[in-house]
Amino acid sequence: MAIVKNLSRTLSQLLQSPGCGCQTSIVPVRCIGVSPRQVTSDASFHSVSFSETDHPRVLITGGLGQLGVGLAKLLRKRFGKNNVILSDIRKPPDDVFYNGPFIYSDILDYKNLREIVVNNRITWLFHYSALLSAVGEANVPLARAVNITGLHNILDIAAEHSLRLFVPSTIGAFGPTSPRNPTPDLCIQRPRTIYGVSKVHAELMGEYYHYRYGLDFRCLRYPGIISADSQPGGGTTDYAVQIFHDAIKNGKFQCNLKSDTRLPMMYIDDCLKATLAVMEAPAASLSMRTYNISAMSFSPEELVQEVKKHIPELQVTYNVDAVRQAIADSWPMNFDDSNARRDWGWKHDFDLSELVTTMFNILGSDSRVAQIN
Ligand SMILES: NC(=O)c1ccc[n+]([C@@H]2O[C@H](COP(=O)([O-])OP(=O)(O)OC[C@H]3O[C@@H](n4cnc5c(N)ncnc54)[C@H](O)[C@@H]3O)[C@@H](O)[C@H]2O)c1
Ligand SMILES: C[C@@H](O)[C@H](N)C(=O)O
Repeated sequence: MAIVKNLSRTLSQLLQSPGCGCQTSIVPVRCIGVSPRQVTSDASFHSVSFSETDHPRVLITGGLGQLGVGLAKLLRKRFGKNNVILSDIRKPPDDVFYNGPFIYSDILDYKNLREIVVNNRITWLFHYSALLSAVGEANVPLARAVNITGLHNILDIAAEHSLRLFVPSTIGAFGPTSPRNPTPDLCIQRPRTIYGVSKVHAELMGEYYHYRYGLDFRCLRYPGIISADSQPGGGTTDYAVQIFHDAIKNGKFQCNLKSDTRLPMMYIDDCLKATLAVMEAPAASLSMRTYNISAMSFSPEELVQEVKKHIPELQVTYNVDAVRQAIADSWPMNFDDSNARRDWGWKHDFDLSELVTTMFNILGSDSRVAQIN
């Protein structure tokens, strides 16, 4: 009876303690092929992490998607080419393969992940592997495996090896019962996609590992991200990238969302800038571990008007995809990111008109004119 009382006292002290992330002494560690067990954190495998003056050694999972290559480029500028390893289960194109370290890594293979982290002395991990909202609905078992089981592998390895861990969340982590205009950091989160459910799970598990095991977990909820030189991987916000390619290629665009569907969006440079900033922020400045970030919010018709300033002859039709429309209708229209702005100085650079101008500058005005003529 005394043991039970002591145990429950310890547990309640643990649950009430403030979130400095350093008050507990156990980390979850797995034996390969066996379920997780607990060991003390002073076990000898616990290698010493980098000192503040060294560069971090970075691993990016799912790095060949829309965002990973750009992130690697930014981090390599900051920390040196060889300190940033891109990984994925896909074959890298030549320009990626010859521009810095690339390694095969399936996040569902726990042992392989652990080997990579150990052999490369990884200290920071950016976990980008995921199935996005639309492809997730098309293959729920795979989305559940990659987005949830894969995350569990990442969390355990990060905790075991004292990594600083970044996991992106999304506007998709909210649902129809969340306040939508604006959506604050803390409110009801009842998403209705497997993608959204897996991202709420990631936010909660990451925060739990932070408070329970001291894991340095950091998470940003990204809006829909728009980029010129990388293609989106099957999300609801993909139309906002496709419009530029179709406008340039043939002066026509068919939109799969209704013209007045308003969603938060962001240019990729702002997204990657925020990601590095939150990872470099002193722990003491983070009053939370999961933040909304915001830059702009627009509907297809507003984007079309802005694109038409560059291509007045653009013809737009609407052919609504029921799955994507239902998802978009349940997501935030505007994001409240005041906590990120206050805590670690988040500030976006690109509004809608700068975004559109930049996209056309990168995609090339010459090819646009040539194609339309
Ligand atoms: N792009 C956006 O608009 C956006 C918005 C919000 C959040 N996010 C989040 O940012 C992260 C990166 O997004 P993205 O747009 O680059 O995604 P993406 O779909 O373009 O790329 C995801 C990558 O994960 C890889 N992957 C799939 N299964 C894997 C596995 N078993 N092991 C290892 N890798 C695997 C894929 O090969 C792919 O290259 C994701 O977590 C996503 O949820 C993206
Ligand atoms: C918003 C985001 O998470 C992704 N671009 C999607 O639409 O699924």
